[in-house]
Amino acid sequence: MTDSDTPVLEVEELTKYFSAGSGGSLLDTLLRRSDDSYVKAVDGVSFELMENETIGVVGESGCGKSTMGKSILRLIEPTSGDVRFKGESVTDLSGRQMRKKRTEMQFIFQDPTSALNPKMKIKHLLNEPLENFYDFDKAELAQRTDDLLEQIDLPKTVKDRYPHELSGGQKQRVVIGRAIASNPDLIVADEPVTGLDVSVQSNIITMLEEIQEEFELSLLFIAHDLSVVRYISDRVMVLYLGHITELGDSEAVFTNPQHPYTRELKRAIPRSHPDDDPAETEITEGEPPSPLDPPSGCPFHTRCPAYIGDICEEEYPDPVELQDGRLVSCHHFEEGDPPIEGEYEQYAKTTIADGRPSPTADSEGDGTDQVVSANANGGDVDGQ
Ligand SMILES: Nc1ncnc2c1ncn2[C@@H]1O[C@H](COP(=O)(O)OP(=O)(O)OP(=O)(O)O)[C@@H](O)[C@H]1O
Repeated sequence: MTDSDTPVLEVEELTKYFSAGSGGSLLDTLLRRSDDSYVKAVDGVSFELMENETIGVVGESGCGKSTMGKSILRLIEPTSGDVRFKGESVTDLSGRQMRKKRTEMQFIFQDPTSALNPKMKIKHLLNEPLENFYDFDKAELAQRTDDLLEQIDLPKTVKDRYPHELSGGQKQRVVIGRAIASNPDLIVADEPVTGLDVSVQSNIITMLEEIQEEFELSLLFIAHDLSVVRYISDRVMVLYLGHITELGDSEAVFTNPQHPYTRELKRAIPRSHPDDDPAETEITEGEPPSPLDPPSGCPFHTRCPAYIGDICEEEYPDPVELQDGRLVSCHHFEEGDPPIEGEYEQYAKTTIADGRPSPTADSEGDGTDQVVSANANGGDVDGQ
């Protein structure tokens, strides 16, 4: 938790466009029309992350979360924009300077198996980040390994094991141990619990929370759905097609989401109780459009249950600061006319053919033609 007003990270108008032919999803490939088309994965993102603060980053698959995180650490080169870390721009640092800087700003990848060299023992994996940049002798390294194992709640007996001998949850703990080995000020964690069993997820989230407090570090925690980031985050950022649609206090965004997209994400949280209303568990209108051919104006207008009219298709909505300090990019707020709760609920229950409310739709229809689970990329269950 933070009460600091000193930013550790300042991100200004960050963009990352991938050129056509450089990969991406099947839909991106099909939509590629010429060599000068671009996948606009991150499209002008600005925010500050304070000392000792956690921001949860959420949004459906393909909305640019990973690309944003990797661009911040220059694991992929941003197309434009500026990133300042502790007041210093990292945009123009040389490769060597940036590698050194990454001891202070670490990245945790989603898949722990591919993040760990299978031929190295756990003790060497934990030592490696220290050996590269610090001058510890053998005894100091051994002590540091023991300390790290304690911090990541693993028994000392795993030291001489190899990654394949550990469960998915244990491997992710080692990945986190490697990230904190150099005492960083910032960690970008890209879906660190996706694909793990629910109970393992919550243990790892709790551990990350404890580490964040103990090390007083700042955390950008990327996840698919709001419920995962709810408790660990001070603030939540919602991304849609490379844009921030809502950014504000975590509890406020969760309990009272304001952007129509955030409301849809909340409705899409997988039900945790068999008596929950299934209608509250799915996003109603298929997948987001491809960032290779994003809609004009507000990128969410093609699916928006609170669509107003031409303005949504023609202009990108500037972020509006609400009374509680959160930022929302939606024409409703620009017009000083937030979507009314009841009206919104009515819209959201209609069957949506082209992404907008249909006057002829049966409001009781189940809409199964269009529904997709926001958890579609949830991955395998880890059997720790
Ligand atoms: N190397 C690449 N070349 C071309 N397009 C890419 C590349 N990497 C990502 N993309 C595209 O950029 C967009 C954003 O991808 P990104 O992985 O950042 O989204 P995400 O929100 O992290 O999704 P997920 O939750 O599935 O990881 C997608 O359309 C993706 O296909």
